[in-house]
Amino acid sequence: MDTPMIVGIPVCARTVNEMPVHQTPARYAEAVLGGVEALPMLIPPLGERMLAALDHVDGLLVPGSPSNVHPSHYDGGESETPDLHDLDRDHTTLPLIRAAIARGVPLLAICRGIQELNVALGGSLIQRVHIRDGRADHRGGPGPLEVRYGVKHAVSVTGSLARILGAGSIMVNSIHGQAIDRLGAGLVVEATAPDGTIEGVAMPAAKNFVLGLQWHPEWAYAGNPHSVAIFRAFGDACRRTKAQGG
Ligand SMILES: N[C@@H](CCC(=O)NCCCC(=O)O)C(=O)O
Repeated sequence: MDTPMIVGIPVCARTVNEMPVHQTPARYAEAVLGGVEALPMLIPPLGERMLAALDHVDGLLVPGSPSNVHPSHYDGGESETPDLHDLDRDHTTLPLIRAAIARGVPLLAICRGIQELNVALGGSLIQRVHIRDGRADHRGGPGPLEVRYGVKHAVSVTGSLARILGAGSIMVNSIHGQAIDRLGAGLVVEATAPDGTIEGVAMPAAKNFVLGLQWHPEWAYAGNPHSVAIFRAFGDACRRTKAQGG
């Protein structure tokens, strides 16, 4: 019997009722199982020792999080969101992303994930998009989950992402306060919001699939043909990688 394809998902370190926990929203693993058609493997935020997980996965999905990459990782000065950091996750995901790209492990990076991808490659972040002149407020706002994760604005799309989506513009949700500022080495912009905020990046010279998205395709993915196409394209890259022996 064939062994199943496995996609690693690095998760967050939180403290809940004084107890340290490792967690991520359930819908990332659900999208890996249903949309990528791979077994999800959660990777705890325990630092560089987690690089060994790459020996056991056919792809890596870096999920979103309310926490922000610490600006010390990109010469960003003082943190403008000092209560919202997760250094354990930073110290795990940044080396994991660099190693995945170097080894040709397919990579899909969502929301905090695209920001980590950019920082891992030497890029920087805008710490509060909503206070920058000319930029919109990209935070989800109040209300029930369906409203917060509901469609908010268009993105114009080019390159490999336009080919995956079969469209030059799509509507997306938006739940982030930070965004890419200086682009990391080797990344190209493939999706942009009307206010100029970078919403999607790819890495054309990478050995394998590298895609970062500032929005959340995993939210109710099965009912959105564009999200289905994104997970299928990532899954196809993982399948090819597995067939070639990693
Ligand atoms: N904290 C960063 C990244 C935003 C992000 O990943 N949001 C997702 C929230 C949790 C989830 O639903 O996965 C920022 O504010 O830019």
